[in-house]
Amino acid sequence: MANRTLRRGEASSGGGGGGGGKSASLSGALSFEPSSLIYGKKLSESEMERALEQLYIPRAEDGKVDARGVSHQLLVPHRGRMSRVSIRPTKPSTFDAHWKYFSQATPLALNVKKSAQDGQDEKTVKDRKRAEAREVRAQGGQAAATAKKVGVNKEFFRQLKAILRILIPNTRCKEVILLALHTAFLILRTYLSVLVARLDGYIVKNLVTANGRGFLRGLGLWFALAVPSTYTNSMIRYLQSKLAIGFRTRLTRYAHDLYLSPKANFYRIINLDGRVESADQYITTDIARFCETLSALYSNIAKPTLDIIIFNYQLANAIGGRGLFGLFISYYLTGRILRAAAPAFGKLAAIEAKLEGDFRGAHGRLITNAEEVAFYNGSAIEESILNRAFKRLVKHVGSIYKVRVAYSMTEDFVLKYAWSAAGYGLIAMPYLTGNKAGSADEGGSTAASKDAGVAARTQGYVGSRRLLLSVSDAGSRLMASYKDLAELAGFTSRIYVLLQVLHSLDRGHYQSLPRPDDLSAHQPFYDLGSIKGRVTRGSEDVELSHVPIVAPAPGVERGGEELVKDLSLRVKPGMHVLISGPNGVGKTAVARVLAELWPAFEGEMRVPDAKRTMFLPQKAYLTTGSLKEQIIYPHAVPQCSKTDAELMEILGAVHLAYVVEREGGFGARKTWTDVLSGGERQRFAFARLLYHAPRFGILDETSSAVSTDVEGLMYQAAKERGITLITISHRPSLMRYHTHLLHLGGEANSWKLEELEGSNEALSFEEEIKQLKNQLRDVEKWEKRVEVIKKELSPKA
Ligand SMILES: Nc1ncnc2c1ncn2[C@@H]1O[C@H](COP(=O)(O)OP(=O)(O)OP(=O)(O)O)[C@@H](O)[C@H]1O
Repeated sequence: MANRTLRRGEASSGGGGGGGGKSASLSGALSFEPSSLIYGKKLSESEMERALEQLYIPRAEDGKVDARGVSHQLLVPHRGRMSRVSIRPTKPSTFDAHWKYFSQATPLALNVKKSAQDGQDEKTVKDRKRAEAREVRAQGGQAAATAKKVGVNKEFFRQLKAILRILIPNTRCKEVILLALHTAFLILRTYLSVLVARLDGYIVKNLVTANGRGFLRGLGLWFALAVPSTYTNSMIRYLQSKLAIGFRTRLTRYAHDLYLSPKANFYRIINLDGRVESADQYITTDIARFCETLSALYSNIAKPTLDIIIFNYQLANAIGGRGLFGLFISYYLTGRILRAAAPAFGKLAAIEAKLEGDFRGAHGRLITNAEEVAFYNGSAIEESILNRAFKRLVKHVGSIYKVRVAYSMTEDFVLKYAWSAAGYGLIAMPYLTGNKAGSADEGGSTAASKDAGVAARTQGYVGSRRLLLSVSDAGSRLMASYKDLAELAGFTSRIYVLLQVLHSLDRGHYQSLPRPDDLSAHQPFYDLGSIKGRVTRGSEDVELSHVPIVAPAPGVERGGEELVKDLSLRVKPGMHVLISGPNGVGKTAVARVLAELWPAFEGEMRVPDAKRTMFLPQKAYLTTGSLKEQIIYPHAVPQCSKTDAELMEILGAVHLAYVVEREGGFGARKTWTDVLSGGERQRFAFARLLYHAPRFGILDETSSAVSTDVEGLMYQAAKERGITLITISHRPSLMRYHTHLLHLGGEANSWKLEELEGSNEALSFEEEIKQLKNQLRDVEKWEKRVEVIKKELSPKA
């Protein structure tokens, strides 16, 4: 990832806020450079505001990459300057190559396979599959359901290996260099520790022999060692953090590339799959914690392992081969005891992450619906919902602390006290048994030689003692890292499930369930695992042929619910269709199928290329960014194909021209949901339709908050621009802008398509005038009748 600050000269003209200059068209966009306001210098607040107008610089045409694999350069504000960050999207071939690592059965499915291998009959396997799907639904996501199997086991290492392919894609990547540097500093620190241990012995020896010069020399060396030691420690921490952020960047980019792929996997994971709940928690928090734990674990395992090898080698000289053997026996026993005492840290970590996600999700829901909740005075109930989610989290965390008490006690006892006692014994042995130079029996007869003997023994003991303390410390860190490893298993399982689900959804593979045994043969069964409908892109018309409109139900045993039976419809350009019917009948569902958000379970669907159709959903969506970006969405400023004057004309057509002045120009950036009224938001959505002018516009109650007169003008403007309209609405007044009516909601999910007579606006107006005149003719008759009723009701005199 290249990240550099823009310098003078790299900038040329571009779309500033509210100016009249023409922004680059898509083909011209390749040479588009940011506004001349953006320099390497610090930007003032107003300059920054204008610079923020541009999100990125395209480097290749939509969806393509340049020779360096860069699709665009993001402009990122950083410390008052603008930085350019080259974005290299993950190649489709990389996803294809990784698919085999993520397509393998998850623990859930493994169980089903295993039972089949165990010789259980097909029915038992089906029943188990259904029971597991129920479990997933009840627990709110696969991560929770599979938490039981989470731990340091074969499955964990398989999952970790798959993720490591993303984190370290090749041997020349930045992370490998960081790892090498990190390892070099770890070795250096161990070497410095050995020097410190020796120096410790040397200082004490000089102290015991009252050698002042030697003592001062020792102290001087001590300070000389302090400088590289502290530098080494800081570098280890720095490189560990760099590694964590490097891993996080790779994993987040990879997840984003899958999550936000053109197949709208973010929609699929939320609506068409029950395995991952709160994907945002996975991507924002879990990935970060996974990367931090993983990079810390490398230091926590590599450093103590290295320490143990080197210190033991040093100690071998002091305590002999037998002593060393004794040490290894004590390591082995410690490992066994701690493993037996360790609770299921992985499972606990996975559940904690899920509960954190639930709590965050509850807050997210409140933010999204703040106005509605405030109107209903719903604070009290919302607070209960939030508190309940928080309480569940706190209770779980509290229980983790409790189980940790017993484990920490065992850990402390074994690693601090038992190890030290064993260490004293092992170090003392050569001295007590007289196998060591300077041991008690070898003392000479003179006072001087006795002193020298004591000094040598003290030096040897202090040096060994320090080495032993270092070994003990390294051992305890190594043992403690088992706990981190178990926690890493928890995060690994969550990240793996996320990537696995995203990979499978990207390939159109959904959760599958067997047909229920009690479903009669003529009843349809719509399982997401067996989608038989065919979809062709690139057609001139919108065409459905025997396609049932089905609300998918991921993980539900009886499959999706059929809303409309066997829909066949061909909409040619110029054929404007109004879709109507009662609430909940499946009108929006038709749009979802046409947009390929919901699958066509059967039949055949032919639709134009994505760029030639535009869907305006029921809820008018406003993006973050400038006023201009509200009109051109989902284009970004560099792709804007219209001048500001042309955009003004579009706003005029939807009666929004006044907004530009009111809000401070096209470059104004605000929280648009707060400043625009419901009707204005809908009109912005219509402006988007006019800006993009697609061949087909599919509008779902897009003008329900707009007055009928303006609504009429907007529809006329759309038709004048050659847009064929497929409108979902309850408003009969809209009939006059359509040539056909598709009525949903007949018996047995049937539908009816009829041609609307006199459907052109002029004829329709005449018809309305005729009807009104007929009604006016009866006014006199009704007035007479009112008089009669009044008389009858008046009290008799
Ligand atoms: N995300 C979803 N997942 C599964 N089923 C859904 C989903 N959204 C809606 N449904 C189901 O599909 C049915 C039809 O919904 P749809 O939104 O198409 O209704 P509609 O006819 O547009 O209604 P309205 O006039 O109220 O907007 C709903 O009754 C509901 O049972």
